[in-house]
Amino acid sequence: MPTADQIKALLSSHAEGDEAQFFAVAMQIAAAEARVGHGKFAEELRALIDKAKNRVAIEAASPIPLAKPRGELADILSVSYPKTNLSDMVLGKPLERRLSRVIREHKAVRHIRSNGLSPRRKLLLVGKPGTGKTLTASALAGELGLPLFVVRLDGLITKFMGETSAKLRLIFDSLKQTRGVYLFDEFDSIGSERGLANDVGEIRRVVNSFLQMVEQDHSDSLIIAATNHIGLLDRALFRRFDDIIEFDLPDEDQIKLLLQTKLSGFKVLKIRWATIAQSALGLSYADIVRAVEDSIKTALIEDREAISHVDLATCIDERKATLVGGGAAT
Ligand SMILES: Nc1ncnc2c1ncn2[C@@H]1O[C@H](COP(=O)(O)OP(=O)(O)OP(=O)(O)O)[C@@H](O)[C@H]1O
Repeated sequence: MPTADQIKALLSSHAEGDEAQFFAVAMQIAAAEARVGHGKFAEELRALIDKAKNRVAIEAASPIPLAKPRGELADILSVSYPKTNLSDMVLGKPLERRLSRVIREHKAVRHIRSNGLSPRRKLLLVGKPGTGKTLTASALAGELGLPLFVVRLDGLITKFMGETSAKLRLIFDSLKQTRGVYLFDEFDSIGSERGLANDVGEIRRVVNSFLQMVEQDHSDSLIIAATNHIGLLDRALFRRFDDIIEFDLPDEDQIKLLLQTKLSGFKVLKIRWATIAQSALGLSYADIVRAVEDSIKTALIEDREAISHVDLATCIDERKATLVGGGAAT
């Protein structure tokens, strides 16, 4: 018979989701049974362990079933399977730490849940256009191997005026059924009255439904709301999020790293990185990526092998010229 310590070790490894330890203890029990002459019982145990190990191996190896929104959901949810990682992004240390924390909590979801806690799963991302909010949702999905579902709230509201709450319910049902990262982009379109001046009562109902559904949601999916206009959001929405994460325009070091990363596959000629990084201050990540792409195209059009300082500086200046009112150009 297994000892009390073995039973304890078995249960605690199960509670911690430590499969390797669970199987190791189970094998020890089988070996002990064989030693005391219970050969048949030991064989049965080993067969059961092999069967369980196979199941775990199959689950780990199988990709997430391709989830494709159907029917009404297809109009409001789009799905992708991003391969992006956090390391593909240029991030300041504090932001990187916060996002890594979310990933680590989700990777340990079973362990965290078995201790009566819940991982951070409701995030509000706030920042100017082109500062990486959407990319972050992709990176979280990519890191966790989950599908990314993008909810177009502005489309949802204008298209289904009067039935928006029912559509939201469909999304929250999907959230329970299919674990994924659900991005509510342009979230201010439900959190504010902007663009809906004709029907303030309806938007109030939508906000209330969202508040209720988000509060009642205990699924393992990640809910990410992104907005460029935090000032427009209903204050009651803030409390529903586990984390509010701000995205800023890149500083000089981040610009330099972004430029160098984006140009890493190309030949460059005497680029004075610090000078260019300084001149690009005020641009968003998206603006800078576009300026880099423009500079590559310039060199290609002119049939030159290398991208010069002037190519890049000119494209950065052009982007800066499109800045409206001192904000990011995107
Ligand atoms: N931190 C980053 N590191 C590297 N590239 C970035 C970063 N942030 C943004 N980018 C680049 O800018 C593009 C646009 O970023 P993204 O769509 O995530 O911005 P956003 O904040 O969601 O903008 P919007 O509010 O307009 O939707 C990305 O596809 C990527 O090329």
